[in-house]
Amino acid sequence: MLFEPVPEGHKSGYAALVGAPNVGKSTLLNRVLGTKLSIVTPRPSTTRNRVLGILSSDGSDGNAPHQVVFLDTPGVVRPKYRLHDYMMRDVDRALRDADVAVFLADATQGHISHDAEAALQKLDGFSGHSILALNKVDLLPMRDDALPLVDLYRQRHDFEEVVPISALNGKGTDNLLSLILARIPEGPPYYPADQISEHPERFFVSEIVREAVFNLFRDEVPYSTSVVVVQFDEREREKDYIACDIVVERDSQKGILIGKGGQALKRLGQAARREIEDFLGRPVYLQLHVKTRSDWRNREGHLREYGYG
Ligand SMILES: Nc1nc2c(ncn2[C@@H]2O[C@H](COP(=O)(O)OP(=O)(O)OP(=O)(O)O)[C@@H](O)[C@H]2O)c(=O)[nH]1
Repeated sequence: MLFEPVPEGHKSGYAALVGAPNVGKSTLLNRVLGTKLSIVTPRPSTTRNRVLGILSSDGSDGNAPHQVVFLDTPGVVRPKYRLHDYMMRDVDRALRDADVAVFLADATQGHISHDAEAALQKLDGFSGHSILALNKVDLLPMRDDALPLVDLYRQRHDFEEVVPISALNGKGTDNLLSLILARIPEGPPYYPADQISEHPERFFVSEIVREAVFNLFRDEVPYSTSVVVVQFDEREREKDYIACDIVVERDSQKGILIGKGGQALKRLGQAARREIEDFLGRPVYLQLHVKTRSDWRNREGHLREYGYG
């Protein structure tokens, strides 16, 4: 791999985004990178894998030249399925790599939730720097409304900094970046400056289909769904051909995903294809196939096959 000469004072390090489900970790990753990398839905526990996003700057943003590798992590939950164990291992792995933990909390909650407490426990053994990012402040009638919550968090963990942000509209995120940069060491970049992630396109394609399932289906269906790209052919004169298996746990869920006369699956395919084409910047032919794998969320073999663990 060829790198440009390292500019004087270049900083590089890892920042893990951790917290309870639905607090805005993926929204923040997308915001700081200025592109949609991690899927976002209004439902909790959307993110299932550690998603790596790379922010590189030559210093023209006013900060020292830097490369921050952000690690978006699944929201911390008390595991109910073996899938959750794998998700929580990804949180631990991210914290092992991180120079800085950015702990996201929902500013609109008046207390530390059960899941937030579980997330704080992950920080207990963390020896790096920790910053509390109080997110969703755009929803607060008055900024001071969050002060009692900040006190609760500060009593629970020795955060070095507290920063109010809105990952949605970008408020406070420059400040957060400066606080992260102040805590990462000088060093050469880990990745070429134009690289934004290290996951293959296949990963993002499966995530986009999964996001579409979250957007179009309710209740347990999205949580029981996994998506596997089984074929991805880049073609010269035709559209790329992508085939995905959508795996669910019960035949009843398969029926819901397919819908009457295949209508639901058709809608899902159309929505996902548009997003995939946006992401890849080229037209694709998307083929979806639904299959049932009973209790896959608890089965080691299936979990490995679907890319967890
Ligand atoms: N109003 C407001 N909504 C936000 C903000 N940040 C995130 N959200 C919304 O909160 C919801 C959850 O956001 P995500 O980014 O998916 O949260 P997450 O922490 O990655 O969620 P998990 O995958 O469950 O861990 C989405 O509907 C977002 O649009 C914010 O700053 N303000």
